[in-house]
Amino acid sequence: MSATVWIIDDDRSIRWVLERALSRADLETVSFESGEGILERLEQDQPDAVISDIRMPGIDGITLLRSISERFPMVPVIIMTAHSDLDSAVSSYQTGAFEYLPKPFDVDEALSLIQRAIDHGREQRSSAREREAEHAGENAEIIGEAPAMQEVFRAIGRLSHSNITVLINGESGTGKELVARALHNHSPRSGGPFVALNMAAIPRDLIESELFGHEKGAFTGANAARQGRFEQSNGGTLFLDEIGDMPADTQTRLLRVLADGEFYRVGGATPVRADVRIIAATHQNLEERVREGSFREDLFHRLNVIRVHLPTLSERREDIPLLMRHFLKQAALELSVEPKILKEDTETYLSTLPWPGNVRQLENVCRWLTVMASGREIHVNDLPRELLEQEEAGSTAGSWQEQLRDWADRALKQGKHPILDTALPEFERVMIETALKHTGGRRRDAANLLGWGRNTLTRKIKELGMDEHAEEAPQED
Ligand SMILES: Nc1ncnc2c1ncn2[C@@H]1O[C@H](COP(=O)(O)OP(=O)(O)OP(=O)(O)O)[C@@H](O)[C@H]1O
Repeated sequence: MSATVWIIDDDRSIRWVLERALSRADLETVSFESGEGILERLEQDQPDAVISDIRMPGIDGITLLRSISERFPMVPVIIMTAHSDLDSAVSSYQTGAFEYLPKPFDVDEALSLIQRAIDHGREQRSSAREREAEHAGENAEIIGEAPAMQEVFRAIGRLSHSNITVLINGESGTGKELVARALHNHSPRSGGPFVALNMAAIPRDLIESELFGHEKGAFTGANAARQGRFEQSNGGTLFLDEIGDMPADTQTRLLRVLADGEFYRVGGATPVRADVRIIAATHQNLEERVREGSFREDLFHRLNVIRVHLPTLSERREDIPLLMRHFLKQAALELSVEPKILKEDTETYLSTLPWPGNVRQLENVCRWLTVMASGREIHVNDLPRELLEQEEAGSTAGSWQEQLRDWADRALKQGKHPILDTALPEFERVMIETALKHTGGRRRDAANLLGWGRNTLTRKIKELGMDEHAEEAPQED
């Protein structure tokens, strides 16, 4: 590809010499008698290099150079002058000139200098493009250097030529939807739609019509026919999140659809065909659900063709600093502010926390810090209280067993018995409240943290009379 050089000199003979030499070297030239209007032209079009005189009527070469290197740093500028004094050489370098060329010059020397400037500019532009591409990738891609994440990336790579069903396993907030999107984007169906549906987020009696659509008048409120998510994802991917929460009758229907490739809208009589790739995800242990009888075994096998497991954030602590930098940068962009920087001990402290809400929790903390931290640098003291308390809890004087012993001692001395009747419910209440705090009120996840089934937790909450506060907690997502 031919390069273009702009020549700026008030001396016609110099312009002529350079034009001839450059065109013999197959370079395009555009000549100017002065620096006037050059910046405006650069807005529209940029040459591969500029070679400019210093002393000219109107705007001088150094002033021009300064503006070019500020506003168009990718355009290399060579400065030439007949007055080859040290001052102008120094100031041209300081102002950002690529090279300094004293007049009179040897034409070949000038040519090779221009050639080098062109190559240098091209290199700079291409590495800037690479950096941009990397950055763009970062936004859409999944961050992770931990071995368990490398495993996930390898799976995405290996699956990129197939439309096979995938089951993603991982706790809430570990990035299941992000991975599902990546699987879709790197698949032969990337041109088709990606449709996500969370089983836990829709009321049970609406799941079927949400999935398969309905005909007009199929039920009260169905005022018009409506496409379901299956039809919407025709030619693309349907992401079924929290598949473990799918009601039994919907499981049966889904199984039939996967076998036949066709289905009926709710209240419909004509079969609808849809070519859909399924990616399912769950935080539950589906094998266990199958053993319990709450998940169909045949559907499980149909979905469990390829399994991708996402680690919890605490299983890949080495990624925490990377993720935090990424989220701080992202939050700063969203809020149009300068990105905050974590002090080293803040970063170390944050890397040791348990992060029960995984990457989502980390992302929210970074947003919070971007808004709330007063300075540019984030100190440990700037962290939200609940994150600081996690460490303090470990360092309070006396273990909880010792404190409990004291409490039991005091209660018995005061004649308060049977003491277990008071202590056991209190113990459970504290455990439940804390687990719920860790999951932002999500009971299913809290049950996991406690080591209970969800039903047990619901029963305990009722028994302990904690239900009246539950209304304020965020709904399951
Ligand atoms: N590895 C990662 N790199 C960058 N961002 C991530 C990564 N993992 C998760 N995130 C971000 O964290 C948030 C939560 O991720 P996502 O919604 O995919 O989790 P999930 O496992 O599907 O959660 P849930 O099961 O609760 O729906 C999203 O904003 C996502 O972009």
